[in-house]
Amino acid sequence: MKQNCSLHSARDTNMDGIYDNSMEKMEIEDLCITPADETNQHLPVREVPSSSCSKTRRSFRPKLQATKSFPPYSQCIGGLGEDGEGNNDLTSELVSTCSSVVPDNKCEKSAETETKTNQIVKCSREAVKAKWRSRRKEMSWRSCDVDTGTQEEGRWCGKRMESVGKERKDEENEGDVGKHQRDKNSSFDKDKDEEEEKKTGTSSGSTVNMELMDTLHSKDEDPDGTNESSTKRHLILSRLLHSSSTSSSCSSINFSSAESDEVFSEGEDAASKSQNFKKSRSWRTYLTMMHWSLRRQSSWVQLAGHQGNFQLSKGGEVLKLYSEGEAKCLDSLMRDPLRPFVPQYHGLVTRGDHCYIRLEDLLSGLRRPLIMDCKMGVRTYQEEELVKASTKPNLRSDMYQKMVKVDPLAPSEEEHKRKGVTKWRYLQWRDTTTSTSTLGFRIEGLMMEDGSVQRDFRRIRTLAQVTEALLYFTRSHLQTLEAYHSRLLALGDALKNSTFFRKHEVIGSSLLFVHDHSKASVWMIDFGKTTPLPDSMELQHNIPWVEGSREDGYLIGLTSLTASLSQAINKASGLQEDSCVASWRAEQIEQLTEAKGIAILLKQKKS
Ligand SMILES: Nc1ncnc2c1ncn2[C@@H]1O[C@H](COP(=O)(O)OP(=O)(O)OP(=O)(O)O)[C@@H](O)[C@H]1O
Ligand SMILES: O=P(O)(O)O[C@@H]1[C@H](O)[C@H](O)[C@@H](OP(=O)(O)O)[C@H](OP(=O)(O)O)[C@H]1O
Repeated sequence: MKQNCSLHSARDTNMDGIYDNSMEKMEIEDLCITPADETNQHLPVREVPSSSCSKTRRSFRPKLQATKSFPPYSQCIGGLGEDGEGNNDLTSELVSTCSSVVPDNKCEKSAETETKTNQIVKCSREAVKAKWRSRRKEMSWRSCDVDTGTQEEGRWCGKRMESVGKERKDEENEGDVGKHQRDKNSSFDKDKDEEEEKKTGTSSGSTVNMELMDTLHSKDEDPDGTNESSTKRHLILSRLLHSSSTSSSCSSINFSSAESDEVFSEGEDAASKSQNFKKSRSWRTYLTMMHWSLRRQSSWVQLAGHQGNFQLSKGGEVLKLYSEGEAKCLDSLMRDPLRPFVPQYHGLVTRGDHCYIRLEDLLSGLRRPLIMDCKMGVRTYQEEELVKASTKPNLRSDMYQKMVKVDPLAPSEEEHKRKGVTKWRYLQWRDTTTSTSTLGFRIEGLMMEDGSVQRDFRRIRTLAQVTEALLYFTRSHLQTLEAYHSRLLALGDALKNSTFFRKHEVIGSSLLFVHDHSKASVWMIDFGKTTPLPDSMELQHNIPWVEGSREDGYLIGLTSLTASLSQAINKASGLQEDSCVASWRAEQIEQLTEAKGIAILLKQKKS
């Protein structure tokens, strides 16, 4: 044994967290714990009710002004929730309503047509609204009645989304090269994507001028500014999200297609074409290889927490710097009803001079994932910090600096004089200036599908603001929101049955929300400050903390998050309803105008 993993917490050690390609060097010497049951991984969760309108999704794509770039969502999420059947039903129903009201010969008199158009639009809008209302009712009923048995088994929600992913792929294969090559950061496409590229011979790295693509697609998506309300909404959010949005560490790659344009320019003879084709193929292969290797290096992202705490590993695992407390928690959790909500724990490993906890990589298998880290509980400091602060205060100048940077008036006169604050004071200030102490959780950071990361959510204090953030994070996608909601309800049930939860004070732990075009899930992570209670003690987790009670308010946070997701679901379905009506209306007007045109032509022909 190279290092005694249980001797000390190595958390303070600074490490470079850069991905080490030479995995062979890794010394797997201390597999202290048997690997977790693999069969528990990636089980699909029940299908969530579908209620989206594909057209609406295409036309409704909220934009956030403050962030640097957001690729069109249609391919990532817009196709999600495939509700083809339902929507077709709806559309065909409306079209048949329309055709029954509008006889074939009615277009001869334009004034009459206009009146009829208005009538149809009005009556059909009512029909659509009624339909949506009943759907929404059905949905909310269904989300309350979650099949927790299935949920507990399942680790991912939204199996239904996969078929749409397939649909999307078909669309891409039909020749829209641009769509295929949108991945600006190229960080998250994994083997699936690569295989796809190999098959089609198109590197997602080539022909990428993302900014142009973004512009084009954003025009596509909202040609006449019909998304005004959502834009406004997200402008509000962007104001909430302080200006410090930082770009992710993921590399971004821009490849030009110039070489292929040259190769296949007109007027070339077949021989030179074939020669050039060979050249271009080797060039393309080189680019693709480079692209893949870059992508592999940046396929994992650490959204929050201490820098240098993590290392990438192979086989869908991440390595987190060892701490005895966390390892013990994870060990217990593998035998607790909470297991399906925690990354699989595969024991310990020594790498170099350090010991690591081997964890399931929760991003593994996701394409361009969106991630959100919510730190749970009404406080993020342990009671011992408070005791330390009053008995042997250790002033932290780094924390004082962080505090002053945000609010120069926050430190007391004394703290200003000493240019230092205790850790407890700093953490408590963070808790009271964010939603932690009021809502029982705070958003620590989120990453969108283009790799852009936002970490400053200190202005988010109310439930309504959290709801806006959730709508932004999920792009108001109903099925994703519903999947998250169901998962939280299932987590709530598991927590009720968990001995681990009853017997531990859970501080500074996070819920990690991850989704892509086909899957969504929420996971409990970070048990570094989770401590077991004395034998006789149990916590309720849903009452305010008073010194000595050790209550953490974890369930207060879970309740707030669940409520906020419900609000977001209501808003998203309302938006879809309105947007669906609008797009149907536009379509009907277009059809009638076309019919009117044909009638005029016929009339002219006759005369
Ligand atoms: N198993 C995992 N799979 C994928 N990503 C993970 C996993 N565990 C952690 N992460 C990523 O790393 C980030 C930090 O994780 P974690 O909170 O465990 O670290 P930490 O250094 O202990 O944090 P803190 O400083 O808040 O105590 C998370 O926000 C998430 O982005
Ligand atoms: O997010 P911020 O504002 O940067 O503040 C950090 C955050 O609260 C961490 O949770 C905390 O680590 P622990 O959870 O381990 O206490 C860290 O303390 P540290 O500097 O002592 O590590 C703080 O600096």
